[in-house]
Amino acid sequence: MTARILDGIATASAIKGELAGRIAALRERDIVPGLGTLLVGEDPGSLSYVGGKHRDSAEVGIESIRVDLPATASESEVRAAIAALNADPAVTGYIVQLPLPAGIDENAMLELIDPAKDADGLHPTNLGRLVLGVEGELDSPLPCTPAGIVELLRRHEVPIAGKHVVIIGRGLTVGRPLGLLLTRKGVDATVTLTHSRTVDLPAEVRRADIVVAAIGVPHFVKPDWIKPGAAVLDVGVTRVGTTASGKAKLAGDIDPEVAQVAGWLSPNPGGVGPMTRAMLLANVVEAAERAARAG
Ligand SMILES: Nc1nc(=O)c2c([nH]1)NC[C@@H]1CN(c3ccc(C(=O)N[C@@H](CCC(=O)O)C(=O)O)cc3)C=[N+]21
Repeated sequence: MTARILDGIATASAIKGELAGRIAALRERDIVPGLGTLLVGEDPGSLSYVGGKHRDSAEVGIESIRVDLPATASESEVRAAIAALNADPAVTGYIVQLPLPAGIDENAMLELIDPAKDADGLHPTNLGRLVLGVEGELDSPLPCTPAGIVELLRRHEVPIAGKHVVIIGRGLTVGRPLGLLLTRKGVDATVTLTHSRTVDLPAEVRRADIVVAAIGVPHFVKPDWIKPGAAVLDVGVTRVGTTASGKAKLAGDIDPEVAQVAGWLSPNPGGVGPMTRAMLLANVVEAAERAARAG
């Protein structure tokens, strides 16, 4: 038996279809959602992610506002670009693509984003609302990858409530906020958040009904760590070379042999990545809807 596929492409496509309807309804009222991106430098991975975000936007009827700065941009130039995105009425939501070049204080830049336009859900106000919203009642943008993971599991009817989730990696964009989201009321998982100082990681992972790996170490999670039937989500991605035709060769955090043991597996590519992008669009639409309600 091999694992069933947690199909991020098909699920993201269903979500995009739902969003297109909400966007059309906003446009009827002359409200045009617009996604801004701020990219500093020319990292090939970042360029490809940002390009993908604007392609998705065009597909569902969201306008694109793209700001690219050279890798040599100073922190004050980045500050000015963020201030301009905050002030631009065409931008209903935007992201500052991470990582920023060395020497630019990422946390300080995230704090400059208008929380009402924070499409990544990474502004401290919105991360704080995620903590405050233990009852699941708050209306604020959620970090895109954690939200995408929960949505991917829900839409494949993988049970979460009461289940034990082991997260590998405590990073800002995935592991840490995912633990907060999964333990909210209404989601109700029991979470173990592991990291590089965890003692006996394989033993922790063996107890998991759901495993999420977000570390960026190729094929790190081995099949003998997986409880038979567990759901396994492969988030990390690492460039491991180039193909003969010059395309990037990518590897996820999960050893492919895990498919022989797991009950569910998210492919990488084609799993969590497309869901992250769909949740970004959802955050932009929700920000536009919220702004419309506020008048
Ligand atoms: N402020 C900020 N927000 C982010 O959300 C953010 C970021 N910075 N920095 C980098 C990471 C990475 N990330 C990805 C999103 C989608 C795919 C994705 O859709 N991948 C496709 C493959 C795409 C391809 O082939 O190039 C897939 O998994 O199928 C991948 C990676 C968002 N990130």
